Amino acid sequence: MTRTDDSRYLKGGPVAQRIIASVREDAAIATAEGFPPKLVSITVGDIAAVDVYVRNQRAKAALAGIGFEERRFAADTTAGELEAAIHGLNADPRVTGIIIQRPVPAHIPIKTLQAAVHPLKDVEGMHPASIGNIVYNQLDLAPCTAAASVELLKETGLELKGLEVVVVGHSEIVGKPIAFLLMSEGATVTVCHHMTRSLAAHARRADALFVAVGKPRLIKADMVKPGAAVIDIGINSEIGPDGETRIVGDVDTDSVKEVASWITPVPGGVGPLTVAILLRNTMVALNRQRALYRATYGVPDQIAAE
Ligand SMILES: NC(=O)C1=CN([C@@H]2O[C@H](COP(=O)(O)OP(=O)(O)OC[C@H]3O[C@@H](n4cnc5c(N)ncnc54)[C@H](OP(=O)(O)O)[C@@H]3O)[C@@H](O)[C@H]2O)C=CC1
Ligand SMILES: Nc1nc(=O)c2c([nH]1)NC[C@@H]1CN(c3ccc(C(=O)N[C@@H](CCC(=O)O)C(=O)O)cc3)C=[N+]21
Repeated sequence: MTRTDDSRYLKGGPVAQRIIASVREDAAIATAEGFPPKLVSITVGDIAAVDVYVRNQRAKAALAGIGFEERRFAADTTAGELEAAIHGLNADPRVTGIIIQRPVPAHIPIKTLQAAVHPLKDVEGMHPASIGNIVYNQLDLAPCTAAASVELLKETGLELKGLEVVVVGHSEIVGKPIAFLLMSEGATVTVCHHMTRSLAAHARRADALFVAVGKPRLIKADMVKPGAAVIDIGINSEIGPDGETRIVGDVDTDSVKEVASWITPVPGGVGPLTVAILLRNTMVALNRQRALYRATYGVPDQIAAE
């Protein structure tokens, strides 16, 4: 069976297309009403994984009718200069969304930058005031990769209530938000990290296994419960046997696919859906800004209805 026609593969492309089509409709309406969405990406330094992401953001934003601008900063830019740039974007009414590509160079505290983004323009939900929403079961705007991973699990049709889920990796942007989203859905969640004593023992209990670590082939077939759903979030570049650079995930896909009932391919799994969710979040953020304008200044139909 070839890679593409195997029904065990949970592909992100079709789900991403559905989301982008709906975002495109919302963006066209907002634009016609005088609120064109515009996303600004901030990149500091040169990182290959970020380049792939930004390239896809630009392409899909164009498809969806969302304005996109990339602001690139040299690796030696100071935190102060970056904060000033972010404040400028906050104050610019034409900019409706801001994303800070991670990682940033070590001398810049990422939390300071995330906190500088106005919460209404925070399309990733990484501002400390935004990330709390998912703790309060408010799930309409969540960190994109986490939301994409959970959305792909939903594609299996598995009942999330009571599902045994194991998340490997507990970063603020991927692992932790996945755990909170799944808790909101009623799953029983175990979170593993580098200090976990027996990763294999935990992983083997999972009906759904999420892996976001950044280590190729960390998860092997003997760590997966037969029939499980495996969501591989890793994006790692490595040199293949042919000498070409290729992208692989954190899961040893060839062996695990013989055990799992569902597995996300890399590339073609979580990645494309992450981009689509970012654009969906951009529209959620825009609509929140519009709601604030309405509440602050009033609009004729609201005033007439009072
Ligand atoms: N598809 C997509 O859209 C995206 C993909 N990614 C990819 O996902 C992966 C993870 O990204 P990110 O969360 O940002 O990475 P981080 O490096 O921030 O986090 C990695 C996590 O893995 C844990 N970890 C490290 N080694 C082990 C181990 N041997 N066993 C179990 N856990 C371990 C770390 O734990 P500890 O902190 O305790 O060391 C940490 O929680 C990367 O490959 C990245 O490229 C990231 C973002 C988006
Ligand atoms: N603040 C922040 N948020 C992120 O979510 C974030 C980030 N920083 N920094 C970089 C990582 C990496 N990341 C990717 C998302 C999609 C693809 C993607 O579209 N992948 C395609 C790649 C296809 C191709 O090669 O073009 C796929 O997997 O099929 C890749 C990588 C998001 N990240």
